[in-house]
Amino acid sequence: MTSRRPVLAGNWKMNGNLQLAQELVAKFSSELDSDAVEVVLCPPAVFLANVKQLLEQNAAALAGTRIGVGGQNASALDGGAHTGEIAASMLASVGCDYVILGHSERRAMYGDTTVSVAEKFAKAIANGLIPILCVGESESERQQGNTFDVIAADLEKVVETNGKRAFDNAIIAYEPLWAIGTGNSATPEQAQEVHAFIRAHLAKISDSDANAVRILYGGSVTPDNAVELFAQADVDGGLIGGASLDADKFINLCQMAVSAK
Ligand SMILES: O=C(CO)COP(=O)(O)O
Repeated sequence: MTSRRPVLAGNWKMNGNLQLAQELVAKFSSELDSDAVEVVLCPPAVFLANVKQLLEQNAAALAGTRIGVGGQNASALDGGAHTGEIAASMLASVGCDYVILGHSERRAMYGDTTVSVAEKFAKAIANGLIPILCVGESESERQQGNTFDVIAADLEKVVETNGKRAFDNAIIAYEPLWAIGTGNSATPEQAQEVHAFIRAHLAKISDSDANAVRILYGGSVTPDNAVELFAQADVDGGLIGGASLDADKFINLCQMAVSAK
């Protein structure tokens, strides 16, 4: 059985400020003394360089932890006349190690598609970033029994576009759309069923070590439900929205991710 280091990624979405970053770094410095969890802070792009600098300024106090920064999106293009867009190379240049791709909010409101997300994935890995690929079904897709098909299509397009080793250094986040921001998390059993499918499907369609790929759960994760979710065999941590904006809750979730395994 491959051991997988859990990941706790905080997706601030269009929220937060530098004060939150300072609060998080102070908490991690004093309360997280383990490198058994990989922590990823994903603030709005305007704060990325500042958050990275804050982590570097507190490197001594953060020694023995694993904390990086990630973007919330990246362009499928390298640069040029694309107002408002941010290239993967730019994220890497300010010290990002990760980038969230294909979040359902970007698919719903900003035109991300299965094809464009696979192309963004290519730019991310070409620039040395670890993609956090978001997949998940809507309530109607689940009710119609299409959950696995919807997720399989995204995984297959990434492999078709990026090759059979695409997931060698990537993270997947299962985020059922009906659980995001609703307070209605998937049950541990629902999460485990889909995570196990993702892992099995990766083994079928790619040459990456499916047992080594971290698969995070996201969608209304809080300290009240995290222990059971993180204890699931194929749940390797979480992609956290609302709770990542509260330093106490977020560090609590990091500690739960460590103790769950
Ligand atoms: O979208 C999410 C993380 O990317 C989940 O958001 P919530 O944790 O607020 O449900």
